[in-house]
Amino acid sequence: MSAHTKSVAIFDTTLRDGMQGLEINYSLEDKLSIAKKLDEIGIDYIEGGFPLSNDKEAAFFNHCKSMSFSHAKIASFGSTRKPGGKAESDGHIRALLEAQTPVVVIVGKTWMAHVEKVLGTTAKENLAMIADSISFLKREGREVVFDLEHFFDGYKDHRDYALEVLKTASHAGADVLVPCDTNGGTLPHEVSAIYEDLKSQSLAPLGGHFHNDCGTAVANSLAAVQGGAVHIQGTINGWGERCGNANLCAIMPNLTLKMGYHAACADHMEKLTSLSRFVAEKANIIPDKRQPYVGIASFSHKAGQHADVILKAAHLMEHLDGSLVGNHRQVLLSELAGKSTIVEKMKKYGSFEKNHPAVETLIRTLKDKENDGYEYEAAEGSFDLLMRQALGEYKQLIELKNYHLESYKTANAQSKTVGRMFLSDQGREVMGAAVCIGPVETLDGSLRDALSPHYPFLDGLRLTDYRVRVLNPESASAAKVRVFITSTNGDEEWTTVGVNENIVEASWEALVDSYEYYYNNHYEELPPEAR
Ligand SMILES: CC(=O)SCCNC(=O)CCNC(=O)[C@H](O)C(C)(C)COP(=O)(O)OP(=O)(O)OC[C@H]1O[C@@H](n2cnc3c(N)ncnc32)[C@H](O)[C@@H]1OP(=O)(O)O
Ligand SMILES: CC(=O)C(=O)O
Repeated sequence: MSAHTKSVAIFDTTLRDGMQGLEINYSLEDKLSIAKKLDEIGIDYIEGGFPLSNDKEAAFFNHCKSMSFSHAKIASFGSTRKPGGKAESDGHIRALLEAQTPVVVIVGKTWMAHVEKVLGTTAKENLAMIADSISFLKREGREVVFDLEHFFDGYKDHRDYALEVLKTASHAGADVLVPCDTNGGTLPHEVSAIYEDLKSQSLAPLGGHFHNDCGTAVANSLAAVQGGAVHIQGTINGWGERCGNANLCAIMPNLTLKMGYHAACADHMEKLTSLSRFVAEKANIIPDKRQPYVGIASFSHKAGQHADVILKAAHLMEHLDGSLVGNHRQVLLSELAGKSTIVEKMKKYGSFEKNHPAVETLIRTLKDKENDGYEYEAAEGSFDLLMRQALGEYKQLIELKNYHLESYKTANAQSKTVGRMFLSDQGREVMGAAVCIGPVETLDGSLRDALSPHYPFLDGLRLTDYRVRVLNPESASAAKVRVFITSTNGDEEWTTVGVNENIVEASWEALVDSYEYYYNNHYEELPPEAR
């Protein structure tokens, strides 16, 4: 890592450009709660929205007036004045003033083709629009961020005009000039070359705003910073217009933990993973497991040889300690595991060498069962029982003698399933019965009916998820299925697995594992009569 004394301001546009993303819509309350979280992690600027656009956007700024932010400055966003008009009476500029934010962002055209075809005005009038808008807002006491829309395309098409736009904005008093890669088509080597060229110009400080249409928004942002940018814009999780914006969840740790730049967020990087998931929850989007730094896969190791390195020297297998960004390491169980993975999982029961007989048994069992269709990566509850069996520490709760299910339906009525079950419990025969809608619910009901009088803890357990996957669909109705059941006691959650050609039997297996997992792991806490 090279040490810099250089600072970079992190400018978050999750609540403005982020809202321009497909299927992203934050309510006013969401926006306010996200803004608070962005402040807590040390984001320097929070672009809250486009106040002219709609009432919700304007309301955000009204609410912000009575909120306190410990570090971040709130920024409102709008365009330069319209061609031929005056800044002081322009709707965009008035809306920015009414937002009463200390910082305002105005976007202006840099690409001549846009000036002519989109604004329908002249190169000269566009420069006047930019100069008037910035100087008016500066006279009104605002910190002004000037976003140069389509800067990179404009530069490639007509360098002199793009430079003229930069100089005009700089002379008008903009505090920072932000070249924007609006259509996301620029590559890192182009960013580097263009920022190198800009170094010889006498300008206000430069920033950078990149979109991810070539998958290079983060790389472009880092290239811009290396090329002299002192302000970088992006969104949490990289969500934004089209393919998204530069992802701050990668930019912030790259700059502060790897490249040695100063930023206020550097002191709070351990909050990054939870911020990413908080925003995902507000966006109602399932977090991307494979997202760098913050995804649950980022520090998850599956290959046996990799798990072996983790056991011996974890830092040789990971580019960074995941806890620095609030993430954590996992070693995944699978057919690709080796004995190191088993040793890692068995740490719960003590320290074992790879040549311990239980380790040998478990690696064989794991591979055989995975070959048979079981999957333990997401069902560690069932694997826990296999470990206990291999160590001779397993306590059986459920010994089936038989179950009987019968589904019936009469015209126009809901179908029902009647179930009856006989179990052997410490030499006694116990019977349970239930009538529910589906067979799995009926199995569960019958099992609880039989055992709850003797094991009241069963009443405190709930099934929270039931998932079925057909393993060989080509076998049609004779296909094998894998069932996952997730259960909870209110505090912890665990998942178990069953596999069979019969979905009821696969469910039974996962159900039995679910109750036995709890029984084995809480045995010592149970009253003597429930053991
Ligand atoms: C690159 C970016 O991400 S910029 C941010 C873009 N974000 C958004 O557009 C989201 C919010 N936008 C909105 O709510 C609406 O588009 C509004 C309220 C801003 C404008 O709505 P309307 O007045 O109906 O205009 P419409 O959206 O159809 O067209 C955009 C107008 O802005 C003008 N415009 C575009 N860029 C600029 C600029 N830099 N300076 C001045 N005017 C501009 C266009 O020329 C067009 O004007 P015209 O109607 O006179 O031709
Ligand atoms: C300003 C902006 O969002 C862009 O040019 O992409």
